[in-house]
Amino acid sequence: MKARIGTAEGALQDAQREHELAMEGFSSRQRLEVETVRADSKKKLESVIAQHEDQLCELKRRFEREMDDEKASRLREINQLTSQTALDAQRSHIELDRKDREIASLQNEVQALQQEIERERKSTQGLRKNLDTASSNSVTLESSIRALKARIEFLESGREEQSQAFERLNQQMMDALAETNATKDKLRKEETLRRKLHNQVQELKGNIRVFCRVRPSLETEPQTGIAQIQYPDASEECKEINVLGQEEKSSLGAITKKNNNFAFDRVFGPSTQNAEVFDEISQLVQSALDGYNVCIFCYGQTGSGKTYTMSSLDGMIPRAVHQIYETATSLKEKGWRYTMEGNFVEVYNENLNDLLGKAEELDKKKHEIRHDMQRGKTIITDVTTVRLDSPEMVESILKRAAANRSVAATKANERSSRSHSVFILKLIGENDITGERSEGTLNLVDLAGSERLSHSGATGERLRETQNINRSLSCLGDVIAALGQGKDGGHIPYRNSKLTYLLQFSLGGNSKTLMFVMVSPLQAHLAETLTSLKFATKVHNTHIGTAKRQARVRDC
Ligand SMILES: Nc1ncnc2c1ncn2[C@@H]1O[C@H](COP(=O)(O)OP(=O)(O)OP(=O)(O)O)[C@@H](O)[C@H]1O
Repeated sequence: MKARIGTAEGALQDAQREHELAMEGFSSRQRLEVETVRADSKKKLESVIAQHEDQLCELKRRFEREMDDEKASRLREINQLTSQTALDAQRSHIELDRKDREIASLQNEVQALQQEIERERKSTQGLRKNLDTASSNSVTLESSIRALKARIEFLESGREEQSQAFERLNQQMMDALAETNATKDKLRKEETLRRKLHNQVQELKGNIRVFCRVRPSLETEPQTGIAQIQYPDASEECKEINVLGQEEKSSLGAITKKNNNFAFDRVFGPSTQNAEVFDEISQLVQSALDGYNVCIFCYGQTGSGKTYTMSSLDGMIPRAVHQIYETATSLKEKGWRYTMEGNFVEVYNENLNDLLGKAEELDKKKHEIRHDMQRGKTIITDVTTVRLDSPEMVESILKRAAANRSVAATKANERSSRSHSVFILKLIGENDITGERSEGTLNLVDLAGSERLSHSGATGERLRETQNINRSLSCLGDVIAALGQGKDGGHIPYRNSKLTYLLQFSLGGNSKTLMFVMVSPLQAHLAETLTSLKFATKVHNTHIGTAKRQARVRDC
C-alpha cells in the first residue's frame, strides 16, 4: 500500500512539475505577446503624432502666410488713409488761414468803422454843444438887447430923476467896493500886527519856559508805593509843586519829611488831560507858524510819561499838526499859503537815525547834519522828508516811526527809552498879497530816560547807552546855561552832542524853548524825581535873549 501511495505521490509530483513548467512557458509566451502588442501600438501612436505635427506645422505656416498678407494689406490701407488725412489737414490749415485773414480784415474794418462812428459821435456832440452855446448866446444876446432897449428907453425918457438915481446907485456900489478892499487891507495889517503882538506876549512870558507834569499812578502800580506830592497853589496859578522827601529822624527823635518845593511856569497834576496841556503850548505852535523856531522838549526818567505826552495819538505832536492845519486854512483868506514838511529822526548812541526810512537801515545808514549859517538852516543828509498834505498823515508817520523803533528794540532794552526822538516840522508861509514870507520850525523832542548811571546799574552795551544819554542830556543843560549867560558872541557848546548840534538853530536867541519835566508819582522813583526837578529848575532860572523872527518882506 505504502509503495502504491509513494508511487502515486511521485506521479503527482511529476504531474505538478509538468504543470508548473507548462505554466511558465505559457506566461512567458503571454509576456512576449504583450510586449509585441505594446511596441506595435507605440509605433502606431508615434506615427499618428508625427502625422498630426506635420499637419499642425502646415496649418501654422498657412496661417502665418495669411496673417502677413492681411498685415501688408492693412498697412497699405493705413498708409493710404494717413496720406489722405495729411492732405485733408493741409487743406483745412490753408482754409483756416484764409478764414483768419478774412476775420482780421473784417475786424480792422469794424474798428475803422467804430472809430469813424466815435468821430462822428464826438463831432455831433461838439456840434450839439455849439448849438447849445449858440442858442444860450442868442438868449443872452436877446436879453442884453432887451436890457439895452430898456436902457435906451430909460435914457431917452430924459427924466432927470431916473438918471440921478442911477448915478447914486452906481456911486454906492463903488463906495461899497472900496470899503471891502479897505477892510481886507485892514485885516491883513491886523494879522501882521497880531503876529507882532503875539510874539511880544511870548517874549514877555520868556523865551525859555518850563512846565512840570506829574503822571497819574497806573492800575498796575500799588497805591502804597505812591509818593506824597502836593500842589500848594492848585486853586490859583498852578505853578508850584512840593515833593515830600524820605522820613528823617531828628536828634531829638522826631520823625519828619523834608519839603522839596519847586516853582515853574506851570505845574500839571495827575488828572490833567493832554488837551489841557496842549492849550498851554498852542501859542508856541502859533509862533512856529508866524516864522519862529520852536523847540518843545520832554525830559524825565523812563516811565514818567514823556512818550504819552509827546507822541501818543492825542499827544502834542498830532495836536500841533491839527492846529497848524486849522490855522493855515483860516489864514488863506488873508493871503497866506503854507507848505509843511516833516522829518522824524532819532539820536541813539550819538548816531542819527531816520525813523521814517527803512527799518533795516537803522544804526547802519550814516546821516550828517549840515548847517547853512547864513540862512540859519539845518540839513540832514539822506533823510526822508514827508510833505504833510493832510492832518491825518501824522498818524501814519507816528506809527511808521514806532514800528521802525520796535524792529530795532530788544526786549530788555526798549529803544524809545534809550534814544532821543525829534519830530521836525518845517512851516513855510507865503503871502502873495503883502509879499511877506515866513519860515518857522517846530521841533518836538522826546528825550531818552534821564535816570542816573549809579541808579541804572547798567553794564556792557547798556552802560554805553546810559553814558551817551547822560552826556547828551548834560550837554543840553550846558547849552541852555551858556545861552542864559547871554554874552553876545559867547561860545555855546552846540557841537558837544549830536542832539544840541541838530537843534542849533532852534535853541537860543533865535528861538523859543519849552521844556516839560515829567514826574513819576512812585515813591521808588523819588530820588530820580528830585534830580529831574532840580535840573528843570536850573533851566527855568535861565533867561534867553529875544527871539528873532525868520521873516522877510519880498521886494515888490
Ligand atoms: N498823563 C497820563 N495819563 C495816563 N497814563 C499815562 C500818563 N502819562 C503816562 N502814562 C502811562 O504811563 C506809562 C509810561 O509812560 P510813557 O511810556 O509815556 O513814559 P516815558 O517817559 O516815555 O518812558 P520811556 O522813557 O520808557 O519812553 C505808559 O503806560 C503810559 O500810557
